[in-house]
Amino acid sequence: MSSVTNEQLLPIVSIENEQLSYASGKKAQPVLSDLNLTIQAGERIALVGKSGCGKSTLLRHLRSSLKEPAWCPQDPGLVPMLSVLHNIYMGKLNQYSWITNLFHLIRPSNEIKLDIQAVAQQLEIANLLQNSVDQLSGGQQQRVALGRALYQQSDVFLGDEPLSAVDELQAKRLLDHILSAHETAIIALHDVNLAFSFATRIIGLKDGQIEIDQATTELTPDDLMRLY
Ligand SMILES: Nc1ncnc2c1ncn2[C@@H]1O[C@H](COP(=O)(O)OP(=O)(O)OP(=O)(O)O)[C@@H](O)[C@H]1O
Repeated sequence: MSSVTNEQLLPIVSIENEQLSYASGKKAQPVLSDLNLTIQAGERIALVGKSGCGKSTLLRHLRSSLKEPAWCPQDPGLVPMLSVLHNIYMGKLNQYSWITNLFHLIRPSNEIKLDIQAVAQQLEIANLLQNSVDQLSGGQQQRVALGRALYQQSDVFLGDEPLSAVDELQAKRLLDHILSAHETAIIALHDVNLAFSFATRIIGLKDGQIEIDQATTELTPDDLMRLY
């Protein structure tokens, strides 16, 4: 067995008998209970289930458990007055001191501009780099948020409906870029067909529990209907 294969079997996160909650006033409200989950490096995981079942809650927990994963949240959380280039740069804010970031934002080097341009080209927004994001459509803003995550250059990608605002063909192209840039990807999706197109493992949530956790090859789209 090659060393690469051995690395791919390394667990990157393990959750044992945990309860995940959100804070409501002073009281924690449980969303997922008795959660047991191990994720290995190299896995492609689709997280599915009906609206409100806890996908974002689980992704947020994974984000806090992993070391600086690439993060593409459901709400893009862009800085509206700043340009696309500046918003994509935000993906690397954690990697530099505040003073270096300030300098980069005021006067980005050619290297930074070329790196961001390469990311933007993959996402089909290279022509928009100088536009402020409040002038963009929802699908364009979603691609900027995706660019910010890709620019992080992490091994692990966590996406919460990162392709919901783009058309089907573009979603497939963007998914290819996400997968080629990250060793491990965990993506919450409402589109079951898209989930089957990339995932090696499907995790389905229902009634505060993991209802399905199986290799994609053992499942059909019909099997997922019991989640909805
Ligand atoms: N801050 C909050 N205050 C109140 N309820 C919350 C809060 N955060 C989450 N919830 C509740 O927790 C449950 C899980 O929410 P979560 O956002 O994880 O679901 P989801 O599967 O990602 O939904 P969607 O597919 O609609 O994005 C829902 O019932 C939601 O109403």
